[in-house]
Amino acid sequence: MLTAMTRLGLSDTIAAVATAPGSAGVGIVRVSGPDAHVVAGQVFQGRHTPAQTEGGRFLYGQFRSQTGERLDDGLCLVFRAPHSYTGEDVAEFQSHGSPAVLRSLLAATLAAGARPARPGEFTLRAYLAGRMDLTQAESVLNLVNAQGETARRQATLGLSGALSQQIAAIQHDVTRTLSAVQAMLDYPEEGVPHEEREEPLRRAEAQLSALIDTGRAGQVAAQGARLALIGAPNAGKSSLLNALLGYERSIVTPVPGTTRDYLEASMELAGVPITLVDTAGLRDTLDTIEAAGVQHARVLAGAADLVLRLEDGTRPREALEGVPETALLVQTKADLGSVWHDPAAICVSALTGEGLPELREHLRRRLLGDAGRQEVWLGSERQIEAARRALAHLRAAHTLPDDLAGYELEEALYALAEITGRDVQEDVIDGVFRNFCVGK
Ligand SMILES: Nc1nc2c(c(=O)[nH]1)N(C=O)[C@@H](CNc1ccc(C(=O)N[C@@H](CCC(=O)O)C(=O)O)cc1)CN2
Ligand SMILES: Nc1nc2c(ncn2[C@@H]2O[C@H](COP(=O)(O)OP(=O)(O)OP(=O)(O)O)[C@@H](O)[C@H]2O)c(=O)[nH]1
Ligand SMILES: [Mg+2]
Repeated sequence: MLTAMTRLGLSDTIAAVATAPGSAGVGIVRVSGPDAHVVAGQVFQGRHTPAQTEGGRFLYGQFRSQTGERLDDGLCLVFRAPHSYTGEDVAEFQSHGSPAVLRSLLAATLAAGARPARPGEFTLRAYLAGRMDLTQAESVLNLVNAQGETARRQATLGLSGALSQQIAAIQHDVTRTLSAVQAMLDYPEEGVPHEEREEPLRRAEAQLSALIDTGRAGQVAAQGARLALIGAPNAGKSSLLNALLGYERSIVTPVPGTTRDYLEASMELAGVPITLVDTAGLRDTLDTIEAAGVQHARVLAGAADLVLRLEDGTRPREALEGVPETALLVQTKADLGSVWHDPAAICVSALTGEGLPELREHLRRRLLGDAGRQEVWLGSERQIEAARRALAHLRAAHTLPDDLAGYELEEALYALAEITGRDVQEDVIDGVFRNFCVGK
């Protein structure tokens, strides 16, 4: 039978390029495992060898291939177990950041006895060494992939262990409830006060439910959102797109039908990466090119995460076909006054900028909901699913007699433990680290 250690290859020394593909000022090859310093010593030549160097030091020298050819000059950082990212002996080569140099450095390192790291294997080792739990490992992944400020902030918070602490507080309340329930069963004559069971259970339910509500915001922050501007010709779509962007991306003229093809532009709103989509004004037209643009606009409205329905405040309202019910109504050209009023409309002027802060605030709420009230958010589909399961068990416990409630509380504790994942099944761990890139 294979031991977990050989199957996971923990006795192997692994190596990978840790920096992004492409040219950069500096590039890094990371080596981790029991032979990291010996392997590094075969590639790196300086005044001292990595194996003789204390942890936390760096050496300057030359990198050489197996045949002795000089590949580059650079730094070798030395970390000694357990004081490294993985908790193992680690050596890091910091070279000039050229793809060709990094390829040759990695090849030399593999020739010296390391094997290529699998995706996420450095972080997997950190997890197995007890240096982080699963929420922290998932935060590493989210941090590496973070495009916007909100996703970055949440990932940094998760990496610090804030989500684990929140889960621990919920686990504490569930455990207290479970003890009270068990005391009732063991010593029915003593009678545990009702509040002793009720209060922590209610608190755990409320906290877990609030945490689950942050899951969607977390996904929006990570994945970003597409925001389509839809409306009749001349409604002011291109003007509003330019005003939100802060520069003239789209052509604006007084001629209705100016925008014919759609156009996309990137920006950040509430710390979320947003793709703004400007579209052709919706109308029946005999112009073949414009008609194709109008058709596109309807498809884009259907595919967007959020639609702004723009209507000119200076003209009587007209029916618009193909705009989703959920679209946010925006009355445009507020600086010119308005001939119609709708309490649901957000009134803006692209010309003066009035109403734009209100519009941004509405968009923030649509994108992130109430999640801003919670300090930490859930950080993956896996966490959301386990939290939902835990909550369902807590709710069931609430309605059941003590002997059956105990079972539900235990199940809730298992589901919560899965989120932070100290003693979880292998398939859960595989599921987490499968999503990583090589080198992390
Ligand atoms: N060059 C480089 N930069 C990097 C990383 C890396 O591996 N290499 N990281 C990786 O992805 C991140 C930082 N993560 C790290 C976490 C812990 C340790 C570490 O050696 N910890 C020791 C020593 C602490 C100390 O000296 O105070 C420890 O915790 O015992 C290193 C990197 C981001 N920047
Ligand atoms: N005063 C004023 N004029 C505006 C405002 N927004 C747009 N306009 C004017 O309205 C006209 C049409 O604006 P666009 O932004 O091109 O309208 P559009 O919805 O993109 O039009 P199409 O591309 O033809 O569908 C232009 O003359 C703009 O200058 C506004 O907030 N105030
Ligand atoms: Mg336009």
